Amino acid sequence: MASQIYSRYIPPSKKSSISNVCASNPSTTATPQSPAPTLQPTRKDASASYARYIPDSKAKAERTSTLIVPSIDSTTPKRDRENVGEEPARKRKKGDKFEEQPRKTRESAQDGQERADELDTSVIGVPTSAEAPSKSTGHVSPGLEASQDEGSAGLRKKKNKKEKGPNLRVSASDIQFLPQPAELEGSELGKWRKKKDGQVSKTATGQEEEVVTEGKDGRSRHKRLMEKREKSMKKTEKLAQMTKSESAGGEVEVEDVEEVHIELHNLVPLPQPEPVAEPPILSAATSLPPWLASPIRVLPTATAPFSEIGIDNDISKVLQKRGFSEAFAVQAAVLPLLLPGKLQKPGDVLVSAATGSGKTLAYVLPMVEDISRNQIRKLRGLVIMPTRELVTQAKDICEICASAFPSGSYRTRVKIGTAVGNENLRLEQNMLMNQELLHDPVEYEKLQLRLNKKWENSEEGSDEEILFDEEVVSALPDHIIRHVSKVDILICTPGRLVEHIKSTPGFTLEYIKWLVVDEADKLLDQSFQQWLDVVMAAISVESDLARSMDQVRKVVLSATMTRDVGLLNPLMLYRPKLVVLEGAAKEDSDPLVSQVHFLPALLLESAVKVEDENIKPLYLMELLKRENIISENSSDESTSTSESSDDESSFDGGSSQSSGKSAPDEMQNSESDNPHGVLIFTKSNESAVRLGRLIALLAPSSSLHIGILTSTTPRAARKSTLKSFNAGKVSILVASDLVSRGLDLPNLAHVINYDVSTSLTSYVHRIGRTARAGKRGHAWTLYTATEGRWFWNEIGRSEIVERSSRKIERVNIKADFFEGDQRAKYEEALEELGWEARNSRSKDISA
Ligand SMILES: Nc1ncnc2c1ncn2[C@@H]1O[C@H](COP(=O)(O)OP(=O)(O)OP(=O)(O)O)[C@@H](O)[C@H]1O
Repeated sequence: MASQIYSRYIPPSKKSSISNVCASNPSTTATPQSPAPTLQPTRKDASASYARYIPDSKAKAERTSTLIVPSIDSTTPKRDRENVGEEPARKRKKGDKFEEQPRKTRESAQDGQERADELDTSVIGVPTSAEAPSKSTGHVSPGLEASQDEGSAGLRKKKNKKEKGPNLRVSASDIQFLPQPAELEGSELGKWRKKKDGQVSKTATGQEEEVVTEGKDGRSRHKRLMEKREKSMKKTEKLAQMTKSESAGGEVEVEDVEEVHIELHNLVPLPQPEPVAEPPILSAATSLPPWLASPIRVLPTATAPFSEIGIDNDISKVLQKRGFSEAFAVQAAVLPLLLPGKLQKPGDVLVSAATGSGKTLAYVLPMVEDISRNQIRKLRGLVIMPTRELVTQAKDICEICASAFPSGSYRTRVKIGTAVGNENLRLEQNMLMNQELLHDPVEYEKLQLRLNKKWENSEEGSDEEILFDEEVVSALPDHIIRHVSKVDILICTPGRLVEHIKSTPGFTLEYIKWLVVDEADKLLDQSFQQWLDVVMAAISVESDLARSMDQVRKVVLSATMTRDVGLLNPLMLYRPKLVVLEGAAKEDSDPLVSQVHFLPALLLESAVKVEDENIKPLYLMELLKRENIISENSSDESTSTSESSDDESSFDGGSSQSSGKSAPDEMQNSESDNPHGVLIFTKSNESAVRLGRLIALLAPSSSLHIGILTSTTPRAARKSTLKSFNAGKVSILVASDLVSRGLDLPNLAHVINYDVSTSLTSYVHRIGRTARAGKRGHAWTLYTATEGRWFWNEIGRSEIVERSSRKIERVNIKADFFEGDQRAKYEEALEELGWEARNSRSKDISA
């Protein structure tokens, strides 16, 4: 292989020349047929790589550039060339090219001497010496020419090497062709030295002319020269052979040649840094703080009687009466951590538990118990949730618990307030804060002074601050107005809370002892007017930060709890503990089980492929029929256009209450504990409204039992719809993602993702509206061909979703299942829908 590589660098013509010269007879009569010497290059890799890097053209140019010794002069007569060594040199004439040669040769000799000084080998200066005789004769054999080429090239290479570094070695072939300067001293070089010493005469014109003292006879001079040269060549060859045998240098030669090529082309590999050992890959568990990496794990079966986990018997009884017969697993784990007690170490608690597992009671009960011990009313408990529906739900649980703790000599009945966006702020302020008139001349004086100063330097204080003080200073002399909280616990959405902190006089978080963040992953992920910064600043204001953080008990909850420490950091958690409710099937799960989303134990999941997207609503109708949510013959009933459009507003706001009609048979037992009804999720508010109307058109008998829940639905209508659903009067809820989190519909039988969830988290929360509190439930997803891959990869086969046992069931409904009649009715319904949309638009314009 190495020889192959080598052959890339030396064209065959040149190679044969080398072979000839390297052969035992270096004389000028050597023929191209002489056997080539054995070249055994061993350096494989480097040569291989460099061979690749040197473009042919460039390599050729490089090689050509080394041929500085002229080959046989084309001007030399053929006869001369054929009779080398036989025919005497013709007499040189003035002006002949040959006349220049002495000077050239002298210069070359000097140059050679300079090189000899530079280099440490015996070949130094030889190329010039070798040049002189060949030029002087004008005759040279091809073999000699090649050897001279090699010699010249060898010298340059060596010079290069010397310039570039100490790693200089001389190849045997180089040496072979280069006569020693000492040899030449007696021949041409000696002559030129003699000439230099004065043995030259000048012509009349002043031109330098050689005085050949011994040589009137040109023929004898030439003969002598050739003899000397031959002698010199033999000696050189001898020396080369000696060097070869001493160093077994064939291999070294090749290596040298290769190295020269490296330098010529500047393709020396760049020095590489020492490889740095890669640090071992840390598992996620080791990169998390210990409390996150090693959570308190709870099995769903670990339920317990309330009395066994530190709840008074009287309170347990009240809870039982309200349907809480025993503590769910998450409550059994969290309540002991949060209930006030002498042995209880303070510390914050994070809870990650499946949807519908009872997280709300787990924090409400200890908070209410703790706060109800205080005699003076102050805002001590703060619960933050993302939607007003959740606020209402949490308030209901709080009220149940508050009623459980009897007020007496050392207890007060805890008062709960709510604050949600879109409510009248003034009204809300009045509900939250009270004003008391106090006779306090000293404080009155101070306030007056402060207010006057602010007016004088009005640019220093904002109008808001002035207003604040005005509201504290009474119009009655020596009296001040004191703002006191009307509530002990405030349940609110983050945006409205910030509004109260900033603009409600006397509203303060200074006394907060409980801070609860429910649906934490959603709330912490969204800034909501930088609510967290504002709240944390308001909690720690005017008090020692460390003390405050220690004294405020923080509870953070979600079914899809974030493990992002960056998101949790602003909460300034104090001695946190993470409680994770595991899936029923997993007892030996991974330590990082807390990363996994556990689905409710009795939840069944199905997915229906929609083969023809154009008739997707028909797939939905088919599911509703199969699950007896609408009756088979519901579509036979006719509904007039005018009735339909009148109904729209009513079903949006909970039509069943006003309709007076009864629901279909399968909906009659809704007030029993049997799961019933369906919650259908769409991708937007508009889609929800349109789909609700379309269902009503396709199944007119169910039109009065359809409710819409979107962010654009008026709050009263939403409240009414939920009430109707719980009463069994509404059985079909069509919603946007607004209600995907936290909404508690205790007996909801089905969730249908009419539009596929946009994330796994959204999916977990959506389907978590069913199978709550240990009940059964069924979640369906309609997916189109384009959504299928994403759905199955991200949701169906997700590794961070823990299903109790089953996988998602595939349900096949062929597109041709839908008969012509069904399709025709569907077309009609679409037309009707279009007509209604146009009609309402024109009404809006005329209004
Ligand atoms: N100990 C209990 N016994 C009976 N029912 C309970 C108990 N605790 C809670 N529930 C009921 O379970 C249902 C779900 O509770 P809750 O809304 O607190 O769940 P969650 O874990 O907060 O769910 P999500 O994550 O969806 O908000 C509610 O209807 C609640 O009344």
